[in-house]
Amino acid sequence: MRETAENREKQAALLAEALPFMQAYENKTVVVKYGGHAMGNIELGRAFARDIALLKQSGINPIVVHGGGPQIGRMLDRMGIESRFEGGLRVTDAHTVEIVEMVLAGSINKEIVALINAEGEWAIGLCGKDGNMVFAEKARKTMRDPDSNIEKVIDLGFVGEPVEVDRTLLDLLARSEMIPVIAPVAPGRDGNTYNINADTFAGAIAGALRASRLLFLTDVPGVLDKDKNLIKELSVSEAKALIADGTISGGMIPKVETCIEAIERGVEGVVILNGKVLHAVLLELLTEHGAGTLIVP
Ligand SMILES: Nc1ncnc2c1ncn2[C@@H]1O[C@H](COP(=O)(O)OP(=O)(O)O)[C@@H](O)[C@H]1O
Ligand SMILES: CC(=O)N[C@@H](CCC(=O)OP(=O)(O)O)C(=O)O
Repeated sequence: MRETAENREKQAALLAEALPFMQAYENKTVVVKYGGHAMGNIELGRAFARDIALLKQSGINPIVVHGGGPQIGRMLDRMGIESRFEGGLRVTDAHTVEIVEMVLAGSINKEIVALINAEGEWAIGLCGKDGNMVFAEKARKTMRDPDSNIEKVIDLGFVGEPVEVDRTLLDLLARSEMIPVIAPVAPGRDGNTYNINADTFAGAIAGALRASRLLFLTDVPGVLDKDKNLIKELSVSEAKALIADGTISGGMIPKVETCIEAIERGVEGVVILNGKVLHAVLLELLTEHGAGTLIVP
């Protein structure tokens, strides 16, 4: 929100409405997945950082997991490397994984840390490697060949899936002034570095911590029905049916599948919402009406 008299008034009204909700979340963990598409411009970035700072100041334990798919794509473009995706995942060779780590754990991670710190907080930038937080294994994906109907293994290179999450460092930070900002890159026990889809990574962190809320900030208002209307609440079985009938497609499939897994692992509530709306996090968590699609068991 820009610093005008009108906006200051709006912010004060928002805070007054937020107070009872803040008390309900006190000491609870909220994992926020900040997608690359939601990182629209500096104004949105500042509003996001302000929301995260406000959660911490309210006694809530926010953890940011970020993506950066479009930003990786732009860097690969500059280097003359073409981006290729299979089932929504970036095919990642040895050279690409170096660039992925550089962009995610380097520039994007530090940009978000700096934005939160500019709000007077102590953010700390991490990836799965730090504090032995996450270990990954090479992702084993299969795809049915439409002609032969045979299930084929697709080699995505250094794409990983989180298989171990050690919460020691995150528990330590939760008791401190620090706000963790985590890039979805993790080592394997085989010594390789793996590129992990940021939604999957956020789901694994939220699941390991039994978070109260997992928020996915993306570039659409939430899950949309066939007529492009927002679905406010979706049960696990309804979500599976929408994937099966093709209403949910593309990047929304791994996102919704991650939501389902997170709920099955004990995350209390998962929401997909539009990160391009100013103060989306506060509006979702701290107002009566909420925003986006809430996935429920
Ligand atoms: N039913 C649906 N409702 C909303 N979005 C959908 C749906 N089906 C497919 N999508 C697509 O999923 C995209 C969000 O996934 P993705 O691009 O991976 O997001 P992010 O990069 O923010 O993680 C939307 O921009 C939209 O194009
Ligand atoms: C394996 C894989 O696809 N990794 C993603 C990691 C970043 C990501 O997920 O970013 P968004 O949330 O902005 O899409 C990638 O390389 O693009």
